[in-house]
Amino acid sequence: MSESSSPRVVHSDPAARRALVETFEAKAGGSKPDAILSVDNITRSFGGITAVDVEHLEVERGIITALIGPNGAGKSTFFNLITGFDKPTSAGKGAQWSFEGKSLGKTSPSKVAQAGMVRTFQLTKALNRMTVLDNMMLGATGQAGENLLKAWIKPLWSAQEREVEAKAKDLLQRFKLLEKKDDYAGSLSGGQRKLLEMARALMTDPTMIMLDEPMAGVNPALTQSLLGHIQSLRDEGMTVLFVEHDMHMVRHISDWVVVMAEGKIVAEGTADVVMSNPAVIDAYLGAHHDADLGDDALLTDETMAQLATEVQKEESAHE
Ligand SMILES: Nc1ncnc2c1ncn2[C@@H]1O[C@H](COP(=O)(O)OP(=O)(O)OP(=O)(O)O)[C@@H](O)[C@H]1O
Repeated sequence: MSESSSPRVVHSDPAARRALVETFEAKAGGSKPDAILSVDNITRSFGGITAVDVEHLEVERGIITALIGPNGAGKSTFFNLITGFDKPTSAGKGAQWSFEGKSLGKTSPSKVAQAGMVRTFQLTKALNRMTVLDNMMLGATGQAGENLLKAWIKPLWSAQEREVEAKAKDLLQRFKLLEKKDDYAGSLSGGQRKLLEMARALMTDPTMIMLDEPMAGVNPALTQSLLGHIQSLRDEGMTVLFVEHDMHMVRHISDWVVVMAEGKIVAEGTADVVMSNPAVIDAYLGAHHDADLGDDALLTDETMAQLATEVQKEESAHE
């Protein structure tokens, strides 16, 4: 469970949120009025390739920040580094990052989760062979799932099992997965798996959730539901940082956008401003010429309403 005791800052009013982000420095590594995460001098090299080279980054509390960038920009490696799943090459040479003011530089992934920062994981083969409910129970340990044995023998398992199970069921209910609790995770649709990844991460009561491509493999009917869940986490006071390739979603849902290219943070700003920045367009077009920066009106209110109707229809068909 999260050890964090900081009060949540709720930014659920869109106009107030827009006014807030307008006070941010719209530049790479710009300072934020209430940064929950602050990162300095993190580099990670693989052989001769520098995958991550972040001088400074601040993530504001209580809003949705998107981390975007072309393939190979270093986004996943950066996620791994700050959540303790990988170690920076610059460890001991000036690398430092803190969450809620506490240094996380030498912290293991489960300690990072206990501090209140969790990341979602795509379901691995092992997790696919477990039921939906068991996946949730394992999520309570803050483990990625790779280290199953260690997770299973944690004392938490026996001592608090019933409480944990009740919480798992509440979350499954919220994400409309309760009926699937005894199904194998591997049997879920792409969108349901994304919901499970999110629900699983919430088992540790995080203050900040980091979503890795929440829309990958999700059909349009579930898109609206997923977006709604992410927005309601923010509206309840959670900080959301997500990596996503779908620029329509980035435009629709982000309060703030951070752009990475070749390991560095190259721009920050609101979605519209960032996506019309020539340096950002160059970074994308340099990587793929058919890059879709989501610059059309696909996600209009009308389209979203239509998707919501489709979801409702699908849900009533299942009931
Ligand atoms: N374990 C590894 N061993 C060697 N090179 C790696 C490793 N992990 C990442 N890289 C390299 O580091 C760079 C950044 O990769 P990373 O996966 O972090 O980028 P990304 O922005 O998440 O890309 P994508 O959007 O395609 O997922 C790439 O050049 C990649 O090939």
